[in-house]
Amino acid sequence: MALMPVEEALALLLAAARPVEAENVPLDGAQGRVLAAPVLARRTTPGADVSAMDGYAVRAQDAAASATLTLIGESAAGRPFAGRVEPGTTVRIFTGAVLPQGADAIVIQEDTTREGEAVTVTETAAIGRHIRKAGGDFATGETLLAPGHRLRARDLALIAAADVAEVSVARRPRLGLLSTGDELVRPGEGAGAHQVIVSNLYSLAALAREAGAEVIDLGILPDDMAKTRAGVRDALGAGLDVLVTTGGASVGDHDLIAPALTAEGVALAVHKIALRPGKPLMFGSPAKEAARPLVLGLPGNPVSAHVCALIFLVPLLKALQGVDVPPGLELRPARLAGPVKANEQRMDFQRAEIVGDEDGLPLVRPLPVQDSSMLANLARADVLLVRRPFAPAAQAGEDCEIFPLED
Ligand SMILES: Nc1nc2c(c(=O)[nH]1)N[C@H]1C(S)=C(S)[C@@H](COP(=O)(O)OP(=O)(O)OC[C@H]3O[C@@H](n4cnc5c(N)ncnc54)[C@H](O)[C@@H]3O)O[C@H]1N2
Ligand code: MOO
Repeated sequence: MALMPVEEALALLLAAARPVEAENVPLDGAQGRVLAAPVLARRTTPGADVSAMDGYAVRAQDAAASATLTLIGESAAGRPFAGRVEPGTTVRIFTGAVLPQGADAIVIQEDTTREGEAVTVTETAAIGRHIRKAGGDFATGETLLAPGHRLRARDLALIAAADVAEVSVARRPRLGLLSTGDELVRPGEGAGAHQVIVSNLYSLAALAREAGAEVIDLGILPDDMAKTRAGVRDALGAGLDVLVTTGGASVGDHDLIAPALTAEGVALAVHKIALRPGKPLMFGSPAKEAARPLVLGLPGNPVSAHVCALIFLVPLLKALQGVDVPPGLELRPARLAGPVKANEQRMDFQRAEIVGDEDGLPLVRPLPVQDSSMLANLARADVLLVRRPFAPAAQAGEDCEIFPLED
């Protein structure tokens, strides 16, 4: 059976991602949020010409090596000198302090000697030296950051320096996580050998939060059609932007998610794709309202769920917040450290180690076991080695492509 290519599924998903509305947040709650409006500087910085060093403010023409100047005052950060540097005089100055009128250079204190009020210059001054010009960083009204930008630690300093206390950002997408399967129990609850711990909940919630979502744990549904339908119905009515289900996505007798979603009015635009791991992936939206929540059905196998979340959920959450997400997969170049077999129709994302580098490219070796239920080697992997559909066998030293496990 021909399966939908990964990039086609991704394009359908991103096309459905209309951005959420904006809200204002104070700067100390803005980390990781995505700007919904540009940030404009509300002040010019520095606000005046200031010294970049501790030393003496001078008129360069008076301050050749061995000239002696008379000290007439001090300019410290926050406490400017009120007077003027007249010929033959100097003002003690500190880093960040306003340059006094009349001065046009700074001589650093290491290049002077001082006896009382007499300051002798030992290195000739140069006009403009060690002076930060007013507006050298940015000026009032300047656009500092554009909409769609995700705020990093350094952006917060810039915004604060621009005297902006509050920013307009995309509301956090509300994401509900619905786990399914009779076998699932939570960690610490004394799972028997026949049971499985609901590990996906933790990796998916973490990935979603890292991508800016507010995550709601909607619990674990049993493998029962009526209960699955009821759980899905409640989730669809819970005011979510995105509903993520895990498990029950395949074709077994207990795989109820696709029929339950369809019965509850979700139109599945994607169901089964050419991806390993992650073939049973589903994507859809409620047929009636045609809007929210977007529904992403992930396979139950933990590695499949994680890989699908990296490929689909993270870009979807970014797009919902107005980030300009690239239309396709962002693969990076690498080199093979050993031979790999020919691939079949599914794009293959193999857990791999980086074992060195060659010509500036990481040297990558797939881990020997690729079973999509195995989490220990997902934690051990450095990257995912990507094999395109029908890629021929390749040898050590050949170019390859990788997909990051972290941003
Ligand atoms: N005859 C076929 N069988 C299977 C196919 C197929 O095409 N034909 N596809 C296989 C592929 S590929 C995958 S992936 C799995 C996915 O199946 P489901 O999405 O239906 O997942 P489940 O059967 O519910 O669970 C699979 C596995 O994962 C465990 N699980 C489920 N939920 C969680 C969770 N939240 N955290 C941790 N582990 C979870 C579950 O206990 C099972 O062990 O189907 C193949 N079969
Ligand atoms: O595609 Mo499944 O996701 O092989 O494990």
